[in-house]
Amino acid sequence: MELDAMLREVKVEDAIGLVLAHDLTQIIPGQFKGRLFKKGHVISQEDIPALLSIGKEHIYAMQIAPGFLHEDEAALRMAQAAQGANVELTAPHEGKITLKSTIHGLAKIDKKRIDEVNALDQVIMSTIKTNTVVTPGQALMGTRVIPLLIEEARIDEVQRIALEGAGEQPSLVHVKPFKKLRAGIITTGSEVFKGRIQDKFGPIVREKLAQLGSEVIDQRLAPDDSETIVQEIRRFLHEDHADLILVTGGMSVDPDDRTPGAIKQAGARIVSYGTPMLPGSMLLMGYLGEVPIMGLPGCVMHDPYTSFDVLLPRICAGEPIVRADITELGYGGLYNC
Ligand SMILES: Nc1nc2c(c(=O)[nH]1)N[C@H]1C(S)=C(S)[C@@H](COP(=O)(O)OP(=O)(O)OC[C@H]3O[C@@H](n4cnc5c(N)ncnc54)[C@H](O)[C@@H]3O)O[C@H]1N2
Ligand code: MOO
Repeated sequence: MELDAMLREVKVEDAIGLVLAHDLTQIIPGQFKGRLFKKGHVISQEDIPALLSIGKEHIYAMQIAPGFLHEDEAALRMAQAAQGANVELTAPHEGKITLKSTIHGLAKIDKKRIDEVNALDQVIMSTIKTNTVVTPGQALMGTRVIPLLIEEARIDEVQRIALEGAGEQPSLVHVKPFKKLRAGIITTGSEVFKGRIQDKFGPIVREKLAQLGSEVIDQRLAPDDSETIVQEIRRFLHEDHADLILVTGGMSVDPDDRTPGAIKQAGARIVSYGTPMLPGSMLLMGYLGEVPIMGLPGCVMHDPYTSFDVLLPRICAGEPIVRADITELGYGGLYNC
């Protein structure tokens, strides 16, 4: 049905619950001239005196034909269909609803299903990128329909997509809280060990962990000697029961770069040595049993955003890192080189 066919002239007293088809302007000479009610407003009992006071005894209302929804109602249904754990909704404003995080955590956005929704005509879900670190109140998604009234069947379709695979896969938008990990840092490099230069890795890595709600249980120095690095890895693993082990420095190709070899020698399963992201290409990601272990290259000290900053929030949210997570860092992963 065309929108015009849904226009109806009604007495204001009979207009409660109907949708205003046009803006209504109020003019109080010398004081105010502007919009009193906006097109699309749903008229309520309290609006009647104001309408009468501006001389409106009749208005054009849009009658919502069976099978159609007002934009606010449509947005609400879409927002509720997308809403997952730790997500709250704003009230509709000009037909749009925003989904916001209620916690500090890792935003999880299901790109595949969001793309399916956006492939439907005249409904939109606009999101931030998945795996973004968010704070309470931060917007995750804005959703609305394009026309003022929309066929309900379209919104049913959105709800169907959102429910697809429900049970196995979580909602279109949810936020994972961070776990409080106890991390051990091993800082390699004879120049630091022997006190020739002052360590710059420790404060930076501590700060990044603190930002995500985790803590450093200890930072231990090791010279460029594989045996010592392996011993320190084992000490954090077996004596301190660290949840995460970070080995800094010695990640490239010089003869004194012992870190990747020592991590392997300690028995780690290597997910990847090397990531297709610049900076952060020399990073190593591995696991000792369930415990993640990373080799952090020099750039983590001086580049504010490296592959470490992409992977650490996911590790802190308790997600295992697999080979595909590393592979996909390449596309869009050139920041600085
Ligand atoms: N021939 C190649 N050289 C380099 C490559 C490469 O592929 N081939 N990659 C470059 C990239 S990318 C990076 S990142 C760095 C990786 O460096 P390393 O992790 O091996 O770091 P180091 O060689 O141990 O140290 C580099 C630099 O930083 C100083 N350093 C190390 N640890 C500390 C610390 N805890 N506090 C302060 N300063 C530290 C160290 O003294 C060196 O000056 O390699 C590139 N080179
Ligand atoms: O690994 Mo380097 O970490 O790309 O700057």
